[in-house]
Amino acid sequence: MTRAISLRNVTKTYGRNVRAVDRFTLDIAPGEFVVLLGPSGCGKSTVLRMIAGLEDITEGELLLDGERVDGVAPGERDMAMVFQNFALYPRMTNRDNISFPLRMEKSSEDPRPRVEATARMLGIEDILDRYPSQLSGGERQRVAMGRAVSRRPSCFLMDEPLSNLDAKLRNHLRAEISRLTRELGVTTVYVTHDQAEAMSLGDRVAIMRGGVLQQVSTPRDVYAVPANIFVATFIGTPRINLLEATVHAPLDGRMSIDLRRQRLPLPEPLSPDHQLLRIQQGRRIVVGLRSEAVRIATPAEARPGEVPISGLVEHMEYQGHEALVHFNTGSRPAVVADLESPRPAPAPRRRRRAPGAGVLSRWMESAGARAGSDPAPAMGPVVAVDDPDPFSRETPAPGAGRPATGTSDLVVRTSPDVQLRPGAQVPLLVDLAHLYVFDVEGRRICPAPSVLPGLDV
Ligand SMILES: Nc1ncnc2c1ncn2[C@@H]1O[C@H](COP(=O)(O)OP(=O)(O)OP(=O)(O)O)[C@@H](O)[C@H]1O
Repeated sequence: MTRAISLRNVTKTYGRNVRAVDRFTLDIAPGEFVVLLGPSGCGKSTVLRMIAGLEDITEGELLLDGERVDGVAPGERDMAMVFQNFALYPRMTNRDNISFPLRMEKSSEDPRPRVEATARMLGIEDILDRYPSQLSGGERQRVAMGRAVSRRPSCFLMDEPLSNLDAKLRNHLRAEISRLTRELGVTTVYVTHDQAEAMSLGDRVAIMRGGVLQQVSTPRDVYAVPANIFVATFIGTPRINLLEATVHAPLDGRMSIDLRRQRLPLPEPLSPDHQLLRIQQGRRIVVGLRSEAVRIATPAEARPGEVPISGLVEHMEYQGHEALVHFNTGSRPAVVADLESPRPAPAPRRRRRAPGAGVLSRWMESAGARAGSDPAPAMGPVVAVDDPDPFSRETPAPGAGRPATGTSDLVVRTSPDVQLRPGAQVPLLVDLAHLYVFDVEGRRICPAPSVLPGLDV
């Protein structure tokens, strides 16, 4: 059996001030693999622990197969948890560790065939009679998974199960977890702060920040259509390039995006997404360009939709299969705070509507309340630019965002054979089909969200 899990407006507060999870809404289908992803302290484990029944819910509802489970004890929820610290009984053999939950069930069934079958599934038949202290980290985590699997639970809850392992083993076990959960067809909720792990494992990825769900979508969609600048920056390696910009929209000329020293002329006729940028004229925006949106080539080589700029080579990072070139294009990079740093969830604050505020600000407020319903992003201060000015909402934490390396503002992928010397001026082509634009609140405005202000009534 596998089960549906629904969280409806679930909030968890600790004491008076810590709002670890804020109005979290998510429906997980039977057999689905959902990854909770976000920086340390964003509330992922708290959500998992509430599903397990290890933590009370302060407000909201949790339903398993459509039934509220507020008063149901953890042991009666038929869920198996796997933690990062393996949690095996040291005085029991691995065989006994795996069969322990079966023996606790006190069923008349002989546990041995199930233990053997589980061990075969995980490739640990030959270590069953050893003790946990005689195993490597990866073997211990396999035994811990064996203990979870042998019970044949209706749901797996995994809290960073691979984070104590080295990179090679992590990749190997990641593939095994994927195979195993698909084979068993059991609903799985998996917590991690590693975006590569989330993207490779999840049917859907739920990204959290400061207790608030930012977006829940397939791995493809969170990468290609991030709801806001936080998601765009958290997902993808190397990080998306974020440049401060303004829209230049003369009545009698071509519309362009001004990147301080250089301009990106928008191709005509304007696409519907680019037309909508006209209303941003005079406001400051942030342009997002993933490294694959820019290539090193001359204007003569431009394909339709590509526009030329140039960049000064700052330095190159050789990565084996590719090289990353750090350019200075004369733009001002923008960074997003709280990408890695722990951040206690703030106490709830009501945003006061300014007198005469229009439909846009009303939509911004209501979008905050609809944070769980994709594609509406959660609101809150998202953007912090590298100089203190009215655009900057908070001071970026040291190390937040892409590290400031000299004056580079744009990272471009290229073939490892390309040799560029620092200081060289290099022609670049920007593919405007891959242009992202975010407003000062960090919401994606290009490509335009499917729900537009004032049009969703
Ligand atoms: N028992 C508690 N009392 C007070 N605050 C708590 C308690 N448990 C968690 N918190 C706070 O709630 C917030 C969310 O914690 P949680 O463990 O869910 O984060 P997380 O995203 O899983 O982080 P990590 O990846 O570091 O494990 C954090 O700010 C944390 O300090």
